Amino acid sequence: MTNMSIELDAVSKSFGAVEAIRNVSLNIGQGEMFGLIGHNGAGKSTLFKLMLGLLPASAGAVRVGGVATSSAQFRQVRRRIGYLPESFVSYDNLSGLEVLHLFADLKQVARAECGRVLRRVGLADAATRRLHTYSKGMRQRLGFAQVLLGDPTLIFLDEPTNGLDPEGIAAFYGILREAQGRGATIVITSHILAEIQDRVDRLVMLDAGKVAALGTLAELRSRQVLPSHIEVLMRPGCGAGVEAALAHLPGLTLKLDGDQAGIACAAAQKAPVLAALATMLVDVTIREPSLEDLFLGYGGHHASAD
Ligand SMILES: Nc1ncnc2c1ncn2[C@@H]1O[C@H](COP(=O)(O)OP(=O)(O)OP(=O)(O)O)[C@@H](O)[C@H]1O
Repeated sequence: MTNMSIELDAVSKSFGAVEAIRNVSLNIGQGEMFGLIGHNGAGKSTLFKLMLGLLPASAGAVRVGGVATSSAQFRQVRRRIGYLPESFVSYDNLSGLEVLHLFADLKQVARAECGRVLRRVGLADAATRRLHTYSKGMRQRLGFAQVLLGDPTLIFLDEPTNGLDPEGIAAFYGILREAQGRGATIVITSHILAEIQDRVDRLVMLDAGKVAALGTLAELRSRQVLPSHIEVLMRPGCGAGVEAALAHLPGLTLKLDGDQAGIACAAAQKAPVLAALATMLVDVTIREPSLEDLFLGYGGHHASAD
């Protein structure tokens, strides 16, 4: 497969006085599943459009597959890109299959491929139904179907799981993993941080057009000292002894509710906490800092990117 890495080199983009993207440099490797998160107006869509060559950069360079998005040759690269915009708008009076035929023609892909792709996204039975009878989730699946036409080697998805039910979301990521398995590079934004945190290889957090953090989830976790949360259920009557049992461990936050306790502590304190409570324990749940916790820690303003 042709190399479809993405390189952004000191890229800025202004709209008049608004600096939507400020001096962003990052590389997305061939075959990577890469997440893009940030609050409203952080610059996610603008960055997408710069990478797709739909907007020219005000400064810096964007290269996809080694080709500058500003160059005439980029038209060739664009043929290998699948893109799902945030709102996939189509023609209500056409059937799903007819809509896909239009996209196949635009992409110069054989119409015969449309049936296979519709089956892949679970719309085979609704292929000949007009779009106005489709649910929100079905429209989203159709949008995803047009992305898959022509087996793109670079896939951009802006909030792709909007309107999908849990089964649909799982099926969607299954298809993405297949695409990744054949070497496709995937860039994805999501409002639902919990959904992407275990699925992307690396991610960037944008804040006011700048890179606030970049790396794997484990790297982002290691750069911030955020507490682990331990929820414990004690044997009946043992709740009263928790505080004394933990008194020798500094820096803990303890919340007691009868025989249940919530303890926030540094990662290194987890084992000593559990050892101290071992004889009283019935059940334990440990929650590590989530992407949402990290997002807030890195300056994100919302619990999600909405
Ligand atoms: N065509 C445009 N003209 C003027 N300003 C724009 C334009 N497009 C984006 N902006 C501004 O650039 C900034 C970044 O916008 P962008 O749409 O990239 O953010 P976003 O992270 O995608 O936000 P959201 O989560 O709301 O979709 C915002 O301040 C926005 O108002």
